[in-house]
Amino acid sequence: MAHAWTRISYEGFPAWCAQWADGTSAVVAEQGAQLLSWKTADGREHLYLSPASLRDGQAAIRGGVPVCFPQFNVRGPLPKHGFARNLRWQMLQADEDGIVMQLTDSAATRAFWPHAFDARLRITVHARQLTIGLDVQNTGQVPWSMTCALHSYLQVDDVAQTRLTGLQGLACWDALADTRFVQPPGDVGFAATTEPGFDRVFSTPGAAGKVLQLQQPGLPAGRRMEIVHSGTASEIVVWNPGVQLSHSLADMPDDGWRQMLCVEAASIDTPVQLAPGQQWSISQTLTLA
Ligand SMILES: O=P(O)(O)OC[C@H]1O[C@H](O)[C@H](O)[C@@H](O)[C@@H]1O
Repeated sequence: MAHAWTRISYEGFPAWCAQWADGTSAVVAEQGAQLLSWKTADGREHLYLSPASLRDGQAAIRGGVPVCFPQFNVRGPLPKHGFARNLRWQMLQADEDGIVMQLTDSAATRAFWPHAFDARLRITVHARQLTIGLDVQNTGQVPWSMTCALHSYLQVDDVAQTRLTGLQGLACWDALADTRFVQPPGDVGFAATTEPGFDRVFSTPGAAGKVLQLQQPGLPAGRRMEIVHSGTASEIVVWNPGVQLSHSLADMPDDGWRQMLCVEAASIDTPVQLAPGQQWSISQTLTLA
């Protein structure tokens, strides 16, 4: 049973926070409905949040789980990663299972994008497992399209020691080298991530959900994370800025790249088309093995 969700200031961010009897806790910022912290009963934090992140209530928060909507990256005319991460979401429901946050169209969203929508982010928390689900509905009279991502910053002790399994055989676009290839067998390591970083989009065609494993071999057993994306996530984006970009990002410490790896459930290569009234969902579930 969770203590009631309470509105707090978490490291300077207005946020909703809950702690469960076993010690599990979660913190969700009002801005962007951005999950900022998820701690399991052992006290371990599983999300990276940059201590240098801006806290002005508008600039993107560097860390946690930003919701990129209705545009991913700079693949369109909107601000980078859309506007959802810059705006305040309403708390719709909060109980012992989790919390639901809502963003609907307003003058602020229509300034960028003329469409009517209802976006709900549902964060469900269990012992050692958390699910983030984004439901988007077209509440207008005309069809529209979007791209989106759940841009999770997973906290790692040292990215150079971290390995990701489950990507083999997937078509991959390396955004830094602008090359395309099929990911070879074996897991992916990030020891070479120091430079120039790592920024790849993996295609996951088909309806089955994709299962990845994040491993930190230097850590005791039981620190393995399973990452499952819903079948609607047609891409997985894996990103780490590396040394140079980390230095140039004003909202990240110089060595911030070492403690994080973004593994993102995304739907970006083919925009999602929604007819009036139509709804679409994407989710990511993180489980501590
Ligand atoms: O700095 P941001 O706007 O938050 O974007 C951070 C990163 O997001 C994604 O992972 C993209 O693949 C990267 O190319 C981008 O640099």
